[in-house]
Amino acid sequence: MKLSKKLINKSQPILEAIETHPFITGIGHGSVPKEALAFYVGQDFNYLSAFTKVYAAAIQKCDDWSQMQLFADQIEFILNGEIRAHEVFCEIAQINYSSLQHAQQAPMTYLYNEHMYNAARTGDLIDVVAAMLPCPWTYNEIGKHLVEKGLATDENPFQEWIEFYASVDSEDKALSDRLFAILDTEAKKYRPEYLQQVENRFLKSCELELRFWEQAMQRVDWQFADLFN
Ligand SMILES: Cc1ncc(CO)c(N)n1
Repeated sequence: MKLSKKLINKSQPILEAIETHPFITGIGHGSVPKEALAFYVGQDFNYLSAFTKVYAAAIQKCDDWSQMQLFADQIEFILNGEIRAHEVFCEIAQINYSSLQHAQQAPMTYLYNEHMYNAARTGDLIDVVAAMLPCPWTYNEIGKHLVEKGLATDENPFQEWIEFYASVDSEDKALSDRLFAILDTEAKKYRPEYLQQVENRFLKSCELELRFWEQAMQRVDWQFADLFN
């Protein structure tokens, strides 16, 4: 079985937990607490900054220009496109975006960022891609799932957000499909024991995606966060 298929199969229970998480069902039904949206945007700004740097690390591990182009396009997309998804949340919550761009990194954000940096520091291209892929993949799945359920209606204030992630990938070939294809190509170079570690990196990132939604919903922070600033 291809590595990509194995990863998709194994992660199904996590994906289901994400799709049924109150933050996501709230997006589907057009209501998420304002405080949860604000907490999410502050943390996600921090996360996407780390994510961009990890793409830069991935470029250092590429050996052909088409792979480099893919990662370079993604950096461009995060810096200039994905910001719109944050703006939608800010508009709904009626909060000022710039006020959230210096949020202190909460525990799960720290864990997720460090998990990605670890893959970049200690692994090969395959490790980095495995740790990063759940980010675009789960959001695209969330978007498609909410569209399929008929929840991206004109009445839903999150319509633009849902459609953004449902269609973000589909211009030619889905980004996540291209990243899964890189995993399958790279996987040929490795022994099964090594691929086990790659699998773990991917599955942990899937769980961290789930925990990231939960962190925002509950606004989980360091207990002594006020001492750290
Ligand atoms: C935590 C997280 N995962 C995935 C995405 C989608 O890019 C995002 N913006 N934030």
